[in-house]
Amino acid sequence: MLSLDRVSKRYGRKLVLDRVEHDFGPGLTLLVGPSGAGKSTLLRLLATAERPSWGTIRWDGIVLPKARATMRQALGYAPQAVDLPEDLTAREFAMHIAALKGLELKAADKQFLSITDAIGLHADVNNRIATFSGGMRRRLIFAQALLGNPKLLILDEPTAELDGETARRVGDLILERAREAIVIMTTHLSDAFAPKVRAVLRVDDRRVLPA
Ligand SMILES: Nc1ncnc2c1ncn2[C@@H]1O[C@H](COP(=O)(O)OP(=O)(O)OP(=O)(O)O)[C@@H](O)[C@H]1O
Repeated sequence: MLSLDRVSKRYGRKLVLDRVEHDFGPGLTLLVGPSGAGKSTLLRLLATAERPSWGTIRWDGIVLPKARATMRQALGYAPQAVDLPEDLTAREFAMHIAALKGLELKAADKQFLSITDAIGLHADVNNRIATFSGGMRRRLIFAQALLGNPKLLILDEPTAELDGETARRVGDLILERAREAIVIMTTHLSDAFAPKVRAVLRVDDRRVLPA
């Protein structure tokens, strides 16, 4: 369980999130809301990439930052924008992430090939990331997040820049993981996921409430 207790985030003088309360449990939770409302900010807080200005985040009842190491062990995170190592191949990058996560590399490589096969990236895994299009980069960021079957999966617009069929395949993998994991994501395709979700939260005017 991932719990937020009166979590607020401020950048300079701008309050982006104000006293957010929610318990995230297994299943798929969607974050919706207008552009600039704070969805990516909330995901960064949940992924321990940033700290709240006020309030408490708990992972299995233990507060951050004390729980950070355990939580990161359980985490797969696909941020919206990330600087990828252009000179590495996709597969080398994935193995680098797997090593950071402490995964057994042979099994992780096998899993990476299976994921990339499912999302149409298989033919490109041995190519340098520098040669990748926007949609290919997005699928690579998504694939690395799934390595090791994380108990907590945080996805920021995983279906952006993807064609309908590829987005559907990505969606299938997300729903499969959501059978046992806590999956929290933003997507412009929220209608397509809506029938299968645990909760839809609306981020608007600094607050986060059930949609
Ligand atoms: N590092 C930062 N420093 C200053 N302001 C920031 C920072 N990150 C985000 N913001 C501001 O916080 C607000 C929320 O941004 P955020 O990216 O979380 O919104 P969003 O709901 O994800 O938007 P979108 O749907 O367009 O991706 C925006 O006003 C943004 O300018």
